[in-house]
Amino acid sequence: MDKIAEFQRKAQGNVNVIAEMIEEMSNQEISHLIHELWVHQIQLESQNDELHKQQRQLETSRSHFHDLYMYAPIGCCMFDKEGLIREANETIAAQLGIEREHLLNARFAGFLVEEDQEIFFRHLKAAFTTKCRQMDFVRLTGKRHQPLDVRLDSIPGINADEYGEQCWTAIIDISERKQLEKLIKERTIKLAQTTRQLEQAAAECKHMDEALRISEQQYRLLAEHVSDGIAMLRNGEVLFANKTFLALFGYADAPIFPIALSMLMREDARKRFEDTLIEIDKGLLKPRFEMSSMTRDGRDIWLQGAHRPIEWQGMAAILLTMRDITDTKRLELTLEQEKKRLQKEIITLKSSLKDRYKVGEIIGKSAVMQAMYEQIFKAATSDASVFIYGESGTGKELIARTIHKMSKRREQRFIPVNCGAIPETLFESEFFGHRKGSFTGAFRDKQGFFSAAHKGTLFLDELGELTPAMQVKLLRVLDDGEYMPVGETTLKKVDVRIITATNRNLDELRKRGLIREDFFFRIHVFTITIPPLRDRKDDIPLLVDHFLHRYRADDEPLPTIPAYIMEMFYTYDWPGNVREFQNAIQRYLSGQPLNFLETTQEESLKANALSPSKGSQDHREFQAVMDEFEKKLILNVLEQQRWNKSKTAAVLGIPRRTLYRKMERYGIV
Ligand SMILES: Nc1ncnc2c1ncn2[C@@H]1O[C@H](COP(=O)(O)OP(=O)(O)OP(=O)(O)O)[C@@H](O)[C@H]1O
Repeated sequence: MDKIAEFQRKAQGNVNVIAEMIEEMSNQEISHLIHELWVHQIQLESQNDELHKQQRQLETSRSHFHDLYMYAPIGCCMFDKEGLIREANETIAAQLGIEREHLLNARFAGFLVEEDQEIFFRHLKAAFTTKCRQMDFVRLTGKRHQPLDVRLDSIPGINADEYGEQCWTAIIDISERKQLEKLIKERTIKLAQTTRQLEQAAAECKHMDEALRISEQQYRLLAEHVSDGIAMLRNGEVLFANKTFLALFGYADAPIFPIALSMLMREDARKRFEDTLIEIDKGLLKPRFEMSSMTRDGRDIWLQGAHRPIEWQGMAAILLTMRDITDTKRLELTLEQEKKRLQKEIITLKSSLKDRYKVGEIIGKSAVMQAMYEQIFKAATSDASVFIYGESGTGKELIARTIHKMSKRREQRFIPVNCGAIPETLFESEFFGHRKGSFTGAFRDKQGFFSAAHKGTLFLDELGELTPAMQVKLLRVLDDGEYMPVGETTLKKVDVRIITATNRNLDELRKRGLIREDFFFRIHVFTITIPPLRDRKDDIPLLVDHFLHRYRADDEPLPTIPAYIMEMFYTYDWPGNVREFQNAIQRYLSGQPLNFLETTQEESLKANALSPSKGSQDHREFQAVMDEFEKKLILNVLEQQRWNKSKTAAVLGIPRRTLYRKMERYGIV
């Protein structure tokens, strides 16, 4: 082996030496050497193959690295000291948008935006002088003049080549990062702005919160310290109530709202309160009202309230303010009682006065009239139903009016109704009113007597003329204080005082079943009986004086009545009572004969009624002539019959109700 190695060495140095050596060798040694050489050749060939393989691998690797370099995602350039591009990969060429070949030996600064060229030169100089890695940011002019942000990352070359010293620079596209940075910057600015706005809003909120808190405190203070009770209610629930409101009902502690009314009020007070709320809901209660109630410990109280619809949290509610007026109310009641007492006292005093010759428009100073005045005063101080009995013409309506004028209802209306003139079929319409169209002939809404007399007095004259069916209907209203107008569906409440009158014997009618017992007792609470004129003839001078004053002509002195006529006044019976007396004075003053003593019924009919006045013969309409004729006839017969309407109706041959209607139509009173 040593020999072979030596041979090899010597063979490599000098082939001649080898040949000499071969000559000195034996055949065996030569064949051995040939074998050895052959083996060695094989070894060499094998080494050669290995070297080829390694070369190929190196080639492949170089190609990979070349591709990697060429197409790496980072641009790569090699610069010389002047800034010329000595090497460049495809990526930077693509970034700049030109062929790679055109890049080689070009000035890199020419691909930079003008302002950044200086940065590049400084960067390169620093890399070459410091021999350290350098990093800077510049902008490439980029494709289609779209500047591209890049980072230059340079490592100066250790060895110089044909171009002198060199510097390898990675050119990294940071445009996305820049954009991101820009975006982040913008976002940061926006965020900062939003943060500022939020801070501002938060500060405002805090401020508002503070203002709200103060305002809430103020309202709470106001609500708690105001002398009125305040509550907010909805559907029977108290949404809020201040201390004063709770205290009104005897509660000291504020509960947790909302709370049911039942929790705040005792059973009986709650019922009243709920009724009040229902009335408010229906719009029946005035904005200001008064109501009685009860505290938790059962003390009766009076409350004055005011209500207003409001909207709370998007829903309707009632705002209620209430104050305790128990003391004022008690005072009022005491005053009212005192007033009544004084009124009674006045009336008692008045009634104790002798020689009363006049009460209101009622004339008379006789003892019977004095007794009647007593009754009138009593009736005036009460609100009970009054029944007046008196013959025709004694002044029933006059007395009813006087009672009304002296009563507490004097400010309200007095509605006189002649029951005899109302046909049964129209009873309900007349008394209760009707709605337009509720029956044939109901052309418009009509107010009934009850509605007209609401809070005032309804005077029902000729009460005996009401049929039992009519009495039932009236009784229902008098008992319930409610009625239903014709054509309506809801009941109407009414508050009237009833004064009734008749010249017929009502007790007699009751016994005959023409007046219902219940109706009779309902209206017969307070009775006044008017004496006929024949029973109080000592009132005649007063009446003469009264009517002479009333009917004399304005510019004439007061006439006197001759003694003989006065004598006749005293002797005559006056079946038509004061009305007849009043007519007699009127006739006397107008120069007509006082024929009430002499003229017989037949003469009168002939003289007056049956012969219409000449004037009426003219060119007037037939109906007008007939009406005048009828009026005169009725008046004459009434006079003849001393205003006794039953007798008059009998003489004329017509029913009493018809006579009443005709009298009303012609204005005969
Ligand atoms: N005492 C009196 N003093 C003054 N005038 C009187 C008196 N009584 C009646 N009169 C007058 O007599 C007339 C008839 O009175 P009134 O209509 O009140 O009577 P009446 O009883 O209601 O009659 P009738 O029964 O017919 O309905 C009226 O003008 C009234 O003013």
